[in-house]
Amino acid sequence: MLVIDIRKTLKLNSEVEASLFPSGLQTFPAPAKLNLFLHVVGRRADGYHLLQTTFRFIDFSDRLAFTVRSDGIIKVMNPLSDLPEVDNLCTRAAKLLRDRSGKTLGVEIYLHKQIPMGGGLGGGSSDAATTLIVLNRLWGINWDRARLMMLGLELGADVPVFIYGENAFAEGVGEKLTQLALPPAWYVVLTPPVHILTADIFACKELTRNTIPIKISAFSMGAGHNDLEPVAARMQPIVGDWLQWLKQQPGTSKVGMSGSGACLFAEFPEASSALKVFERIPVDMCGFMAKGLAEHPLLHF
Ligand SMILES: C[C@](O)(CO)[C@H](O)COP(=O)(O)OP(=O)(O)OC[C@H]1O[C@@H](n2ccc(N)nc2=O)[C@H](O)[C@@H]1O
Ligand SMILES: Nc1ncnc2c1ncn2[C@@H]1O[C@H](COP(=O)(O)OP(=O)(O)OP(=O)(O)O)[C@@H](O)[C@H]1O
Repeated sequence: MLVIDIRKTLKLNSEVEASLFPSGLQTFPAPAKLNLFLHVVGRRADGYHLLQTTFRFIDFSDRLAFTVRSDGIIKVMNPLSDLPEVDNLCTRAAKLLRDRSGKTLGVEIYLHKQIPMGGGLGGGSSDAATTLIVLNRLWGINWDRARLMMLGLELGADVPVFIYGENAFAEGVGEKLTQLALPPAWYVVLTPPVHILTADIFACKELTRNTIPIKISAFSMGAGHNDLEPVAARMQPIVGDWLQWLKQQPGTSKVGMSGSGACLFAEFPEASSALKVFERIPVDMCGFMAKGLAEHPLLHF
């Protein structure tokens, strides 16, 4: 994992991480994603927006561990502050899988968050996907990925890609996925200390909803922007300011906002150029550096 452990990063050191889980318990990653571009190309009858986007997994993850219970009880052992346990996407994913599969087993879930919440990095969706992938095995359900993805879609539009497991070009609301082989890349991700609700940004009157659809090949040639970005910058000016800073940095092949924000990224083909920019982040900004993954770490679990 290429995250530099200094003042500005959100990375836990491994000793702290070990103390968060009961000893001997296997832990599982739930990586963050970046939307390398995001076009809003239409709207469904139910109000959901039709998108085109590219999902890239990065080596910056939450971690989870699970202990199966025989009594059917599902419990998050270290609940997130400000989030009722019933609303935690891990709890919701486990309950959905238990109820739909007809299993009567339960589970204790240990969750360590590292991915900023509500930042456009898909942390909650990734936690849900890792819960579904792992419990599918631990509870002996053994559904195939396609079936798990359909279940995941009920929890959120971003859940299916984390179960799919490949970097992907996505259409529909994010559930029509085409595998993409992306070149190695390193990212400086800035994490502005503001929250923008996904629902609020999609509800905004000024949002462009009719971007002309592109072909995958156009994205490979470098096309693509994020239609949600100007709306987010209007709601939270810090987004535009920090984006400007990233755009001024040398050596980057792409700069943008991920998902519904507010996290921002700059992509670099070389780790050394990313590191140079990471080290220049001013003291009043925060962020981390991570490597783009070739695939989800649980793809073959
Ligand atoms: C912006 C992205 O992060 C791009 O990857 C996703 O499309 C958002 O996915 P997500 O966080 O899983 O979002 P959801 O929990 O499914 O949706 C939250 C709310 O955002 C709005 N929403 C979401 C996705 C979408 N394609 N159109 C929408 O209009 C809906 O009002 C929905 O109630
Ligand atoms: N395990 C979880 N981790 C993070 N958020 C969770 C979790 N469970 C439920 N949530 C809720 O889901 C909301 C969105 O979380 P998440 O961190 O996935 O946002 P996001 O990165 O903006 O997502 P996206 O990119 O999919 O829009 C949070 O604000 C929180 O209320």
